[in-house]
Amino acid sequence: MSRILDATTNPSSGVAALAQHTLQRWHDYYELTKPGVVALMVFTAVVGELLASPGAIPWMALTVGNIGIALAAGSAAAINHLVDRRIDARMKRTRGRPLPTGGLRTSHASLFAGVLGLAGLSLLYFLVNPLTAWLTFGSLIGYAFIYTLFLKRATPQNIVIGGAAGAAPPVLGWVAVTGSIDPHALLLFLIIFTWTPPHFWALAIHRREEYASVDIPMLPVTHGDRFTRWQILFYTVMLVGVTLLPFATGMSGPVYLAGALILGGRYLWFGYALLARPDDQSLPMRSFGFSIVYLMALFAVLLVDAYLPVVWGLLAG
Ligand code: HEM
Ligand SMILES: CC(C)=CCC/C(C)=C/CC/C(C)=C/COP(=O)(O)OP(=O)(O)O
Repeated sequence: MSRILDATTNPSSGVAALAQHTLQRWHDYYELTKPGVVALMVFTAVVGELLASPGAIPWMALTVGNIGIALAAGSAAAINHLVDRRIDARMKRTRGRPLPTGGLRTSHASLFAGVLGLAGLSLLYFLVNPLTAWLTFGSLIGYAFIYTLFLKRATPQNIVIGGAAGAAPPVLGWVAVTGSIDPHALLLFLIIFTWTPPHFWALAIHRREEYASVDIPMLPVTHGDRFTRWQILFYTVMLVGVTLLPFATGMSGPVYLAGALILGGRYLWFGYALLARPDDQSLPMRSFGFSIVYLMALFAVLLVDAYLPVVWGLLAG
């Protein structure tokens, strides 16, 4: 009320308030797309694209392909916000999101998700190739509907199965370049698929009470803290094994192997420490934070390993 009075007596403050309101709405729409998560996904897609085409730069996949993948993933994230808005409103971590706060209306968020999804899939279908569009559509449905609407509420294996959608981007990137599914791309899928449980369960341990309070059967809620820590270690050991496959199959070289072993060693330490130090309250979220650094660095090392010979070649003239 005071803002309205202020605006009528002082027009310049009215303009400032309007500008601030508009900026806040833009920010709310941006938040709806889970930009941090989508950024890392697009990075894994970029790595898939560059590994699919050593030597030549796949411009179409790198530009239009990634815009399409990002728009579709952002749409899936917005649908996740819509479906989850009631439980999000009841959890401390998520109650400040644009739908629970009333910053955005559900009708506007639905329209936004629809436009984003349609734009992303159309770009992929018409300008990249139909297979990339169909696989991206499958990932969107997998995360936004199969995971969010059904699995998340049904089983503690929710994120293990649902992780397949989030693991898809390097395959999408690869297919955007070649038009077909390469076994090497499936190795990249397998890495993210195996990484997802230790990534998420570390956070779920920290947020166990919140998930319990809204009846979401995350593993620490249904099987307890200690069992979840064992599962994290189990998946981390599998992850380190899986990350050796690019070297074992000749897809990547010794630079990658060294990087994968160093990063894997550190991640294994977190897995061990989570079991050895159950009373350390900060450890689960530190492990969660490291999981993100780990995946980013692992994919960066894949790229460095593949492109070092090209760079050496250029330098050597
Ligand atoms: C079913 C699979 C997954 C689940 C359940 C999951 C869960 C989560 C949760 C709950 C957060 C915290 C979000 C927040 O509080 O804002 C998060 C953050 C994050 N996740 Fe995942 N995640 C999954 C897959 C992935 C994948 C596949 C990637 C990337 C390839 C990824 C990358 C990230 C990043 C970068 C963040 C930090 C985002 C930020 O701080 O803005 N996640 N994840
Ligand atoms: C087309 C394509 C590549 C789709 C990928 C979809 C996508 C954005 C997956 C993200 C995975 C993720 C952040 C799950 C957390 O959801 P949650 O509901 O368990 O977590 P929350 O409580 O933080 O919302």
